[in-house]
Amino acid sequence: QRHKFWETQPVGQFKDLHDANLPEGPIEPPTPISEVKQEPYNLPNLYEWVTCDMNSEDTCAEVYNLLSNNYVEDDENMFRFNYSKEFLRWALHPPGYYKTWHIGVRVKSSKKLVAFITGIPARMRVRSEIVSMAEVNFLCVHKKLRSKRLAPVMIKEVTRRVHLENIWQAAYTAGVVLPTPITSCQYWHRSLNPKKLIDVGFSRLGPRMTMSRTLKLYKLPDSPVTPGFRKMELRDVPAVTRLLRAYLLQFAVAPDLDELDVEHWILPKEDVVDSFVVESPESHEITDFCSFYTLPSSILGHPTHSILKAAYSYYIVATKTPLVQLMNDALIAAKQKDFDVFNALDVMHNETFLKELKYGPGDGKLHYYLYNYRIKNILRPWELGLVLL
Ligand SMILES: COc1cccc(CC(=N)NC(=O)c2cccnc2OC2CCNCC2)c1
Repeated sequence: QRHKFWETQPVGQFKDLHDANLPEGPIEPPTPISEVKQEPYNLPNLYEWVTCDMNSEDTCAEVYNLLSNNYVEDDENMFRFNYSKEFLRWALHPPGYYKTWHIGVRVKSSKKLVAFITGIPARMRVRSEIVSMAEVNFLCVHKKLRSKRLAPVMIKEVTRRVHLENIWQAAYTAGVVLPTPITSCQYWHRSLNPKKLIDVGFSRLGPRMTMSRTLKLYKLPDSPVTPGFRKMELRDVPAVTRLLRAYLLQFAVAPDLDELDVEHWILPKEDVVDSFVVESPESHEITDFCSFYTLPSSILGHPTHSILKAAYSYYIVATKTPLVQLMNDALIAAKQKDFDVFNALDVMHNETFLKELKYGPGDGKLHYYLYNYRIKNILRPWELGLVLL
């Protein structure tokens, strides 16, 4: 009875895992747009589809409130992702986005928003193939409507609307194992404000550790140490794009980003995404860059703390500065901005700095998936060059 829905979908199936004859690539061919279902899937009677215009302050606030109260929680239900409105607008309005892929479900009578799912277009490289995909994210069903089998119909509806734009593949992540991960990543946390993290139960005092010893262990310099380390600016976009494109070529799955994409995804946006470059003091060449995004979590039911300020490692390219030193400067910059914790997945070259920079392993995994695209062998996390929001 497990995966009743996913066994009907064009995704790698567990039973096919060892079938070496199955070729890498699309599982099902595209169909003519005229043969794609033209009308939305049926919802249970009380509900209706709505396209969410995230530029509308009211709609964006409704989406924010739905996610803030009903989106993903950690395994112990102590924290819940609390994406901000400006973050959601950033995440959903990349170059070439489709408003019709921002899909809500309302109660017909009250017009209350009770479910949400989104897609954004992304050019992806899978080994040597450039594939147009949708990145599907923010699937959320109100806590009171769970196990009404709403999620499968929302996934089918976003798939239908993606097909109508002649796109046949997708990428998504989940904290649960579904048919079939292309890779499974371990997440890691680096304490920046250990006292608060221990107060709220995110971390525990280590064995034979006192609080003052713990504060000293995670203490960082007051400012970055790399000469030429500075905030990224618009004029850096061409150089950062060159660095990032060259770096991502080594990974089996990675986004194929051009300058417009880099301008959208990497340029600093307050309280959304931070990025820094290293400009060589002699040559003024941009030799490295690092970036992290801002994703706070609500702290559920704590008397004095309500928000956990978390930074999430995004894209990092070190060509001259040692990666560990560049990442340490990112930690220092995040501490300066009052983040409590810096999170990272063991993707790309991240596992080379995690232990040295005093990251601790998280208590779960993040699984990556492709829709309608088979890859022959599961990837190791360091073969993955893709970070989803
Ligand atoms: C600390 O507050 C949390 C609130 C909800 C869930 C989790 C645990 C968790 N599931 N973490 C991750 O998925 C995660 C851990 C490290 C890096 N990125 C991550 O997820 C990103 C990427 C996928 N979409 C959510 C944000 C933690």
